[in-house]
Amino acid sequence: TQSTRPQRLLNAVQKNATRGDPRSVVKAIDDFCRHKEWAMNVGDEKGCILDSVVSEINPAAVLELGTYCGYSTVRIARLLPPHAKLITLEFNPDFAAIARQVIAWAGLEEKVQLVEGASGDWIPKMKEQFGITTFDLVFLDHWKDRYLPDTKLMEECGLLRKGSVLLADNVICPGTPDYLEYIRSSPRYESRYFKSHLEYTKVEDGLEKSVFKG
Ligand SMILES: O=C(NCCCCCn1ccnc1)c1cc(-c2ccc(F)cc2)cc(O)c1O
Ligand SMILES: [Mg+2]
Repeated sequence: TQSTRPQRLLNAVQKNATRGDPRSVVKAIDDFCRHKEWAMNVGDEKGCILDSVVSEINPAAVLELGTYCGYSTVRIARLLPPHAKLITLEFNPDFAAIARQVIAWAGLEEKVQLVEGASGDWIPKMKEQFGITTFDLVFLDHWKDRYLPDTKLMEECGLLRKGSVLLADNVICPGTPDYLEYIRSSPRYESRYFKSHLEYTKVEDGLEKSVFKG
């Protein structure tokens, strides 16, 4: 049977990265995607911007929408202080199965809770299911037409506090025009665009960082 791209990515991690060494897992995925097969990880260039935002916030509670193979999950979790928690939501069970193994290879299972299902169903259940009050950081990297509805849902469910940070991938490519319009015109957010490139390419893309004002 044919392997899938996520399976080939996992094989590259298990072949080239050291168990328990998140940095080597990140490098193995970037090398695979740059030299073997492109894949839709946030990548090394935007990943450095992600790292700086995580390090600046030093979050205790993080929500990631869109796990894929777990690349950004590992990038974020490796920087979290002890006892901090990252909840990552993945709709696609095949992606989730690979991501669990990538996260395990990095030795970060303790910090990460991978939840399979639709963000629209799970966001309203975050408080009761995971004992979350509010998220310090949300990384949006799932279906691009879900960024706006899920942001409104997080507001309505009281999951954002004064100072919560939303960091959105792909606001240029593939693009999230309705989200950008909303977040940049809303008086409840202070937004800033970090210009970069689509992972492993020269195409423009970027991250939008937005701070909720309460
Ligand atoms: O679609 C993307 N991500 C969502 C994947 C499915 C999420 C499923 N899910 C998880 C939770 N709830 C739902 C994505 C796409 C591209 C891209 C860019 C150029 C191109 F030519 C082709 C593709 C680049 C990214 O960086 C991306 O993130
Ligand atoms: Mg992305």
